[in-house]
Amino acid sequence: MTLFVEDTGLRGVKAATTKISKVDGQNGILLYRGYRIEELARKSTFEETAYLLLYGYLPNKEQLEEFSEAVREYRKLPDDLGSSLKSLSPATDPMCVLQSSIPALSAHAPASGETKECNMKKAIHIISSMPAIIAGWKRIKCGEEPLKPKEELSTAANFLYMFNGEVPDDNLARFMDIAMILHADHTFNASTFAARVVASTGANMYAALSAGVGALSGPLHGGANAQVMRNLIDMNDPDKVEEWVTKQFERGKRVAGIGHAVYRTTDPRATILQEMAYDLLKDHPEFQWYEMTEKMAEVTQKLFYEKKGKAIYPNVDLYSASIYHAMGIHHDFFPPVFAMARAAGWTAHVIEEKFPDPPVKPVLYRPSSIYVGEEIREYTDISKR
Ligand SMILES: CC(=O)SCCNC(=O)CCNC(=O)[C@H](O)C(C)(C)COP(=O)(O)OP(=O)(O)OC[C@H]1O[C@@H](n2cnc3c(N)ncnc32)[C@H](O)[C@@H]1OP(=O)(O)O
Ligand SMILES: O=C([O-])CC(=O)C(=O)O
Repeated sequence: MTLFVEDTGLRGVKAATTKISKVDGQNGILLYRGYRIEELARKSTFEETAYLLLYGYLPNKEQLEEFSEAVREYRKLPDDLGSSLKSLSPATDPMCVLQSSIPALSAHAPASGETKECNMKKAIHIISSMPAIIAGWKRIKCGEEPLKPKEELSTAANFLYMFNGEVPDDNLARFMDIAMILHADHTFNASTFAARVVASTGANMYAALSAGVGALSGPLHGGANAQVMRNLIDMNDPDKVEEWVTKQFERGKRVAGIGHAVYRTTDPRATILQEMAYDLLKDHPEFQWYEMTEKMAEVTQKLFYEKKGKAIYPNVDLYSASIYHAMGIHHDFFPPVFAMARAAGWTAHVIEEKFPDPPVKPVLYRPSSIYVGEEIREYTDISKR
């Protein structure tokens, strides 16, 4: 059978240029605006990283303070959105809630135009509001009132506070902050591409971000972190991991948290998250989740090599699962937590799509298809079918 570009999920097709991030899949290198992810994880904060992605350079002290102040402005769940969330069934999937809430946020947009400046304001509005929607929905679905944000807390610490109802200690807050830096951008992944396609039609930032959330929700993309936790809970015993993974392979199923469309070596974010997961869980009563994660990766790599004669590696979604679980976050909320960090990258990409530098004529994404369906057929009246 001939393999068309369409059959390979556009792997290797260069869709557009970007200055925002770079993935070197052969060598396991990830750069945001030229800065190594390892260095940003060690030295930066989510707010600073979001600024870097949006503006292209690291802010000075005043610029960072001004940006952080702007991000603090929209941390409260708007009353009308809170009321509409209260009308939903508590069973509604948090990613569906998030996806549908973003267009509703546009009613509170801080700017109405389509200039770059207006889009920057909308970007900050969305980055700031998403944690409030996620935490608000978590509390509403549990029959509780959404909490008001705390001024003095960082985005990461404030999210954990609004989600769990307790101010996290500095250690936990920093873990969440680093996780958010690591998830903030990753070039033309499926969700960012979806957001850019929507932006390329001239649609607004809220429409593009909603598409990004929808694309991220799938288990092959950002939904994999929740699937990792579901799998660990399903095994529930380090001694059952080998048998469980073997069965997955026998059934031809993929093991969530492993494999990547671009990396042909370790995902650098997985290396950082692996260390974080160990540090967070080593003295935790639920250390078993870390142990099982390690075993699951080891057995998957072994079986994959036996079957295909090549290596496969953990991705960003593998170790984040036990980290978020240890933070008191239910796995249904793992993909939204990923999304609230990725909002920084999505908004930066939407702005880049709308305002390329140097300016070029706007281009609508519109690939061709290879039609393999029926050619012209005679229409048969319904009474004769
Ligand atoms: C934030 C993120 O989006 S990171 C990715 C999150 N997703 C997951 O963790 C889900 C599990 N992983 C996967 O499904 C895949 O690795 C993907 C979708 C991420 C990338 O898939 P691909 O681009 O197809 O990877 P690749 O070309 O390397 O796959 C080659 C082969 O490996 C197999 N494979 C890939 N990942 C896995 C896995 N996790 N478990 C078992 N087999 C796998 C594929 O089935 C394919 O087999 P085939 O040749 O017999 O059809
Ligand atoms: O780049 C990809 O295909 C998926 C990924 O790792 C991400 O979006 O973080």
